[in-house]
Amino acid sequence: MSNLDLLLKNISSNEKYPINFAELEQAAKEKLEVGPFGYIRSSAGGEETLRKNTESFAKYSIVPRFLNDVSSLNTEITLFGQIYPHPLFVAPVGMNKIAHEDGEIAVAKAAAKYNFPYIQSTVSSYSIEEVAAATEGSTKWFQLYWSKNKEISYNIVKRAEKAGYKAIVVTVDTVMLGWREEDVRNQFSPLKKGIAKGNFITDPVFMASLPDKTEDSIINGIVDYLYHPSLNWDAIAELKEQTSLPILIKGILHPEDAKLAIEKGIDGIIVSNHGGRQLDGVVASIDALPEIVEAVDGRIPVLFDSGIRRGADALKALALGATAVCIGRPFVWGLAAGGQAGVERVLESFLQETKVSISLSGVSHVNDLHKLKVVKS
Ligand SMILES: Cc1cc2nc3c(=O)[nH]c(=O)nc-3n(C[C@H](O)[C@H](O)[C@H](O)COP(=O)(O)O)c2cc1C
Ligand SMILES: O=C(O)C(=O)c1ccccc1
Repeated sequence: MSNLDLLLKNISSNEKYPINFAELEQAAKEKLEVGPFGYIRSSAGGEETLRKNTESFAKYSIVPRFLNDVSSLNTEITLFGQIYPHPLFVAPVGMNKIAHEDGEIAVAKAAAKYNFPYIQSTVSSYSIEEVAAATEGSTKWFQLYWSKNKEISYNIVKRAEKAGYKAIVVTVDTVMLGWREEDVRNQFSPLKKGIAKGNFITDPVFMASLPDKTEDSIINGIVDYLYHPSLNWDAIAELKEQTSLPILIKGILHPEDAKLAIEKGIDGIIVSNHGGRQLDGVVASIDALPEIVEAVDGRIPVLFDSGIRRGADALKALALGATAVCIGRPFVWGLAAGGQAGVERVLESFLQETKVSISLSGVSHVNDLHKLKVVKS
């Protein structure tokens, strides 16, 4: 559907539905209980970083060019030798059943429909194999929480590879859970409720590691799996031995860590502060991006998340040098508000707004976006 079709479709529709992020969040709030809603909305500590993530976008302004003939737009990017139709991804978000019973299946199907590569979380409610079976042929990556229980991690990676996932994203900012006051206030832990177990109860290595097969043992096993404060660069070298898939590190905020990642042979990075959910008070993701792009200097792809709320934000991140951006909370609100159809609506709007924004900036190929002038105030 063209941009014009989308605008006219929306305008002629009698249906009322949430349009922007605030409206989506409100619609989700009306559907969800306070625990799940608070879990998804909130972040760590005093939520300083959560606020900064979105507010900081306003500091960057695009300076467009005109009279460039933008009648055709090419949004294709090439990553690890494969063509992706546009630079928008679905970020890894765990435990989607707290938002909607259809969970990751609904999200992955919506992602497939709009050609958003889907990054599935280790702590998903549905397993790798269930998601793969529901979305045959679509591009999927797997987000790994690496563990001190290495044999389990190795096996999960093997399963993702076998199921056709195209890259492994290792999240490094969550070796323990952030300090999340909203969840204490609501006495809510999806982990304790067993909502993260999709990939664990289906894993023979994990199940064999438990003292027995009770629900309590499974949940304790998952908590134990995730707690990994000793994680260090050696693990990355080991992981490289275990898979032939490209490996990305998610959670990079320091340019020196970006350089180290390249030295260690990592294939890509995701600049992210986990949506402010891990260490509060860290730099806004968009403020970390320019220096990292400079340090990386085109050697590996630099993906971006944390604070993307609309297509115009995606344009800014791409103009500041991101290769692609990942959508997080907006799709979760779409899922809560309307299941698969709700996610589809969010992704469709994101894609169309991003395309309109690129064209109106005077650029015809997404690869030229980094040449756009951006001023900071
Ligand atoms: C409810 C929720 C669960 C998340 N679970 C994971 C996860 O399992 N693995 C991961 O790497 N990141 C996880 N994230 C972080 C996202 O991948 C992404 O970094 C973050 O949502 C970006 O911030 P934004 O949504 O505010 O834009 C989660 C985020 C949310 C909101
Ligand atoms: O909530 C999160 O942000 C998250 O990433 C996570 C990771 C492990 C267990 C539970 C949640």
